[in-house]
Amino acid sequence: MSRETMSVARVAVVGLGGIGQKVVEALDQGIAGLTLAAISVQNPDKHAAFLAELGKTPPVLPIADLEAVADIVIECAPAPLLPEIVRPFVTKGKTAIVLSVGALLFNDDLVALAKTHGGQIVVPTGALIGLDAVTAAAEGKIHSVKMVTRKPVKGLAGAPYIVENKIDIDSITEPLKIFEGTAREAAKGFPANLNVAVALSLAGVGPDATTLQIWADPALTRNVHRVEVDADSARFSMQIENIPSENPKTGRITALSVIALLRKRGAALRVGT
Ligand SMILES: NC(=O)C1=CN([C@@H]2O[C@H](COP(=O)(O)OP(=O)(O)OC[C@H]3O[C@@H](n4cnc5c(N)ncnc54)[C@H](O)[C@@H]3O)[C@@H](O)[C@H]2O)C=CC1
Ligand SMILES: O=C([O-])CC(=O)C(=O)O
Repeated sequence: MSRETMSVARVAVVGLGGIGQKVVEALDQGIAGLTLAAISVQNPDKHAAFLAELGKTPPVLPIADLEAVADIVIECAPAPLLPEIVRPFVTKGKTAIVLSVGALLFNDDLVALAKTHGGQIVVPTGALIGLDAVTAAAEGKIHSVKMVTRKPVKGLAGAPYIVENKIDIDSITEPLKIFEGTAREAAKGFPANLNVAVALSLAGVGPDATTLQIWADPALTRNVHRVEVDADSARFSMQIENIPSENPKTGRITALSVIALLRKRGAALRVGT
């Protein structure tokens, strides 16, 4: 089948927050080979004005009804919803694009289900950088992957680790290291703040061997992620300084990463792994 005659894939989006709104707008404006089939939201009234502005308002459906009308689902929702969004799609051999990456670690069955049924779970680079290089290095031997994240206080507020350990970040006046551990531990303690560490770990040496420090820094306005990789093919370090979106926990570039991924799917020239 030529690219021109390729059938159009139907996309469903769950969650209209910082990421979902931008992705829906891009789909509404047009991405080759894709059509926006439906969305799922928690409170339709809250999004009535946004939906009315779209060129073509998609149907708003419960999560459980999306698989019947779509080939691809994009999860841009709170992490606990991940399994109910992804499971129906991968069980039917379809694709789930996942933003709440940390939740994959607590729902091992999903990747197994995708494997059994020919589905696919896709993790975009999201708020991070360089997952192409990390996956390439992982074809050889990676000796270590270390990440240091620095965030403004409001980008970390409310994380379970901070609440459980009664860390008073609101009154800090200088940078404070609030966590040091593995990507798996971070996914548990910071489910809405450290998906990037889990994405990095899945690209490289896994969630138990990827180490992470998290700093709260009252002087920062951006979410800063620095990664150091040492492998038998290369040694590299990379840093991204994300401008927060309307959601202070989420960098603006995250939605753009999803949109770029969607565009690559149907592109005649595809750059990057
Ligand atoms: N992989 C990555 O690089 C990144 C991942 N994330 C993660 O992506 C996810 C989405 O992030 P944001 O858009 O910034 O979050 P957000 O909080 O701005 O938006 C989530 C939306 O989901 C909606 N929602 C809640 N319950 C729902 C339900 N039952 N059905 C449908 N929608 C529901 C909320 O009302 C909200 O509008 C979060 O889990 C976040 O931690 C965020 C940044 C980077
Ligand atoms: O940096 C960001 O924008 C968001 C982030 O760390 C994450 O969700 O993992």
